[in-house]
Amino acid sequence: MAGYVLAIDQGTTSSRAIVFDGAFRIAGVGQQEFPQLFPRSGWVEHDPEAIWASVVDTCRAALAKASLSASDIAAIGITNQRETAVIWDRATGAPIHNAIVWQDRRTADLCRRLVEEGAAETIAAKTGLVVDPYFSATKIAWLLDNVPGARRRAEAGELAFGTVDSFLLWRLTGGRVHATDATNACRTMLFDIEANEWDEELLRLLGVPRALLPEVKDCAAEFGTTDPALFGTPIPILGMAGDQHAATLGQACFTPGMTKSTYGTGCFAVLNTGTTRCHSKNRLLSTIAYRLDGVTTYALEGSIFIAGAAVQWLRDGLKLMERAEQSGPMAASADEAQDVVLVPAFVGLGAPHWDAEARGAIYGLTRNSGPNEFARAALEAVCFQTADLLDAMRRDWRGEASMVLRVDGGMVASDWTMQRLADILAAPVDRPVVLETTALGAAWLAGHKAGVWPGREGFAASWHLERRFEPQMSPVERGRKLGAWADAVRRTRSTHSPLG
Ligand SMILES: Nc1ncnc2c1ncn2[C@@H]1O[C@H](COP(=O)(O)OP(=O)(O)O)[C@@H](O)[C@H]1O
Ligand SMILES: O=P(O)(O)OC[C@H](O)CO
Repeated sequence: MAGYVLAIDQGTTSSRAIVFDGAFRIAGVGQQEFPQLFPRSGWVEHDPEAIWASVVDTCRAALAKASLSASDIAAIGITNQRETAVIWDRATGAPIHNAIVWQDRRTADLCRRLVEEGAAETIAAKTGLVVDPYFSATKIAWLLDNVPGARRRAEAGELAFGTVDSFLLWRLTGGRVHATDATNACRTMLFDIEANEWDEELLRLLGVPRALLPEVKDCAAEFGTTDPALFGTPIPILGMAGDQHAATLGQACFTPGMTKSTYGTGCFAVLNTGTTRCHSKNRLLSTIAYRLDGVTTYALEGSIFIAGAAVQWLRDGLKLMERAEQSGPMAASADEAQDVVLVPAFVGLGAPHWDAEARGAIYGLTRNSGPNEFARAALEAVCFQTADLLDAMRRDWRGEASMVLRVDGGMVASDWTMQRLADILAAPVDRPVVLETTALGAAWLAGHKAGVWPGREGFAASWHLERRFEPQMSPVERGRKLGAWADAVRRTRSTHSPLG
């Protein structure tokens, strides 16, 4: 039997396809960036056709790099940037508009209205989410209200909504399957995470017709087979999970109390809270970690919108460096005497502040501040925000929690950043050998379902540490830095955030 598994990892800035062999080793990779569209201030869009083209190209490239053909692949697992909303025509498969990306803030007014009308409590109780433009529901409402004829066509059942996983599944199966998985569904703000179904009251509240929505399956399930025209032979699609959920699996955080944090465009910390939902009193999200064999495992999640994106801004916007990798060495050379603090609220602030209208700010500049101090400020901002999230998690979670944080994502290649993270958290930070944990998690879902990969225990035993970063900073220095950060955040908050 074919023992290889293909993971499609459709991220915010690039699409990756990775072939894993039976020993979870990477056999071939395809990667492609695609354009980020910023039509107005605070708006972020992707062209779904560019996403689709990049996925097909990278799958073919990964197969070619591994010198394999489709018949060698036992199954495909899909993982994706979450919340990003696509609506397409069921007859032609053509999107009716660009995808509205998770970072997009255009629906801040609608969110404020929902809060003013008193809907926040119901939404939190059912979905575990806070009211914020981040989630798909208000993006769907915007598309239905702003694309001519969309609402009428949606009500007539002519249109389909999906997060990116669902759109890709539709295309991969040649327009035969309209489905998603529980982890992606739970990020729409329309899904009841305890009843495990689309919620009629929320659909009415947001004006979303039921006919638009996909079927919701477990993360490991029969999602259909690929159209033979794509890769030669049809390949079964057996795994699906939003990228942060897939990373939680890929990091083998199967035990309640284990936490992973992923540092890509944004940063997302996820704490496994077991099969009973943990309600947050500290403005974290209560979300589905994964759903397997009909059993839901829950998580607390802290979501930060800008992590590596701040490094991209230094590189592409300010042109302070040519490559993201230069940021660590630059930070290491920064002047210790200068306390330059960057609050990268370029698209508002996520957890635990949820301030859609805050915008970025930099404090502590002097005539001596330069590119190195900016680089350090951008990298430290990620560490400070993680500290805020873990602090909120510790206050919410009463169960036992491991002090160690498992990390992954593009930014963790930076040793300087990981050391500073351990210093600011005053806790060890573990970097695994396989950094492609998001893709690995999606591959595990598919490979296990196909019967070619082991279950949780066998898979967890394959997790190997590459390097542990131990905290070295003095408590005084750490306290001083965290104090400067808290002060900077306070000064950056908008006075009229929907959630106050
Ligand atoms: N060595 C590095 N140091 C700091 N930041 C980095 C480094 N390498 C990559 N990054 C940042 O990580 C991000 C890419 O990570 P990735 O996990 O591929 O993101 P995504 O899945 O969101 O597209 C980019 O924003 C980039 O700026
Ligand atoms: O593309 P990433 O890795 O930044 O992840 C995006 C998240 O899923 C958004 O919620």
